Amino acid sequence: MSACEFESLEDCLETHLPQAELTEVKRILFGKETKKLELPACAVEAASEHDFELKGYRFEAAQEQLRPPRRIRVGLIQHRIVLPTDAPILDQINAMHSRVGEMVEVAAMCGVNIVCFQETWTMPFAFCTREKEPWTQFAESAGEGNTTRFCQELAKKYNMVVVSPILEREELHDTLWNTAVVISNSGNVLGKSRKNHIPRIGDFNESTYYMEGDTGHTVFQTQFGKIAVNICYGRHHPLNWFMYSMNGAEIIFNPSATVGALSEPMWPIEARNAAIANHCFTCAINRVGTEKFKNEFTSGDGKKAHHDFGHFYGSSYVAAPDGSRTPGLSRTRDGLLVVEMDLDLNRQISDKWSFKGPSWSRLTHSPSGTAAEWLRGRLRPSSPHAAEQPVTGTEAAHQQLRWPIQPSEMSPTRPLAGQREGRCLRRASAPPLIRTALSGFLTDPPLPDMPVVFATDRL
Ligand SMILES: NC(=O)NCCC(=O)O
Repeated sequence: MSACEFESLEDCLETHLPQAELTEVKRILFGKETKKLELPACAVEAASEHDFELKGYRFEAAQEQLRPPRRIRVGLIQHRIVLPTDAPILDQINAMHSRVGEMVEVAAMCGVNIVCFQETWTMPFAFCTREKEPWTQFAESAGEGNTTRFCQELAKKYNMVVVSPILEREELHDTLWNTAVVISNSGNVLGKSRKNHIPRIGDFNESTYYMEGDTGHTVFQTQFGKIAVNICYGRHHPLNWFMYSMNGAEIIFNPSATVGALSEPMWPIEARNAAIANHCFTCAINRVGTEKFKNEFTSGDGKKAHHDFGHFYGSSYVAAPDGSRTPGLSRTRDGLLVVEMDLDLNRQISDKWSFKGPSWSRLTHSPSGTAAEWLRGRLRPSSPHAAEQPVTGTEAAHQQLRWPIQPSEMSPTRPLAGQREGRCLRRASAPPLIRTALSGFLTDPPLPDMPVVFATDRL
């Protein structure tokens, strides 16, 4: 059996292990069992009619006395490209719109509140080729492109937040970015999050096309919770997840495009570990299938010229802060994973294990007297941004570092088209210690003034 025919690890275990052993293996491999979510018959029928996998699970939290449950549903969509890579570009985009449109309709039947698509979902993952043409023609404006308009319609029609990762063309300077556009359930563009770690590994020749994103660690306040998007390669960097979580993210999406030979053993671990370490939910989404390109390409790694990347193995899943995770979607088929989660679980697990609190308080109450010293010692000794910022006691530190960012501290941003409200705290105006921390974590050498955005829509 070839790697692209192997359906899924979970199916294999279910088929071959006796029940008693299976229960133990699942407990150890996947954590506390995620219950199956009852999905409406019409959704099951529609998924079968449109030939995609539909799975539903739910994570539970304890009932609290002072806070109501915050149960919401997320939908993760993975799919293969619809038309061959040499079909006319507009046909390819339109075919992908219509495929994903039918999957979102099923997500709506399942009561999904926030849906996220895979990385650069409207196009083949052509960055292996290093050819600029015709692939750069897939790039669109984040605020006003056809794909954003299409997603705005879906968002309004189904009252659903849509996370739409695309190849972005910033029209003013014709700069390309790998960007997730976040659209509120009202249909407004809430903002965007640009991929901040760009791979040049194997055939992932993405640095030929775009630079590291400049949107900081953006967190979006939606009606259904605070969300962030850590695009693909960003998942290998623990501090990246940490910063999204420090900015208040309750759910971090990880839209990806990755292949078996390169990353499959890491896939089930990384997003799950991030959920554990940061007391939040994480959602890992990968495309499926093998995409063939007309011209052969090489990647300077001694391999013979070839026409494809290898197999994109799907296996999208959701992980919870208590270390449990859903089974993955198929390695070979298009699929929709619907997951109900109670966001109260984040705080419950944080109170129990307290991984994050100590990291933050170490940052603010450094025994050596300054956070900068702490950062120097632990992170990037040479960061020029690690200027001394004395912390003169707990109270002063708290005053200086109120966190998360309060609405009163935000300043209005230039709104994107269709965006009703947006606010951000510019790094330059952030308390110095936060600036220091962010510089230390983000870049070395540091990027120029980078917005740390906390975008919000009407609640
Ligand atoms: N799309 C992307 O960043 N892929 C890089 C390979 C990986 O992260 O597994």
